[in-house]
Amino acid sequence: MTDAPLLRARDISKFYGARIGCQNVSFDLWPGEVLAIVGESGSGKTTLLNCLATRLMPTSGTIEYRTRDGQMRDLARMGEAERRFLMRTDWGFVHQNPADGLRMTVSAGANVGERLMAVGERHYGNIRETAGDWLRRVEIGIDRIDDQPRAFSGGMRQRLQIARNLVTAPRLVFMDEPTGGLDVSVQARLLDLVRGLVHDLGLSAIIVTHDLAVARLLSHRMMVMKDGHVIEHGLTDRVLDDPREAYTQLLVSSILQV
Ligand SMILES: Nc1ncnc2c1ncn2[C@@H]1O[C@H](COP(=O)(O)OP(=O)(O)OP(=O)(O)O)[C@@H](O)[C@H]1O
Repeated sequence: MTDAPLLRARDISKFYGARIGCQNVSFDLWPGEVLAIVGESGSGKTTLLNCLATRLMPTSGTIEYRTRDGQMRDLARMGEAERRFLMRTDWGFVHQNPADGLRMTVSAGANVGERLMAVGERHYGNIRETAGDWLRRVEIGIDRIDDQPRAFSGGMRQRLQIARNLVTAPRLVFMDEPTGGLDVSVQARLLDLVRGLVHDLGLSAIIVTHDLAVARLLSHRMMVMKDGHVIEHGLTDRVLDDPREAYTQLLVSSILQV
């Protein structure tokens, strides 16, 4: 099974009118692999992520995904209903701002339980128990299960968003600056948690970050973007310890300097 990629992107381009969002991006993502997309603001990271997750329609290029039955499927040719089902079950999407990925006015338990109901779980007791287990896994006290996320801190909201995404045992999770809006000590704890979950669940993930320390900690491989293009791509440690492109060298030296 693992000799076939989970996701295959070929020549993905997205233009906003005449402006380049991203151009000619190709890569394979393997099962259990974490890929970081890094680059400065405006380099095209979010555009690429949204194209991959079918939240944006690329101008050209193909994205294929290996569904659970083992077939490589062209996402553009998949019916809307099937794609939505995939997004609700086999994929997760963690937004930088948890409010974009949570329902702020329903309880924490319901935020997690809802995703289970989307995959057909109907038994209230089971849903509540599984939701409670997931709250524990993301270090939210069970006594908060009936509270709404608007009463949570930023870090708790982000952990709840992660639980909501992972409860259906997805195979692929997209993350857009998952630690972006949090302060440093909260970020460190969240990164630890994400790293543990990704490892324990054998998840594949594509993580957009402008923070090379996040890429170092979470990813196996990374792609460096500049002006919509991938200018360097390789194993994370290799790219960070021995960057080949002048631009990556600059990025690494400016950020990793103490
Ligand atoms: N909806 C849009 N309409 C027009 N241009 C856009 C749109 N979204 C992004 N762009 C442009 O596409 C390019 C890539 O933007 P994108 O948001 O993908 O970069 P990014 O690397 O994710 O930046 P950031 O880290 O600031 O989010 C930029 O030039 C941006 O101005």
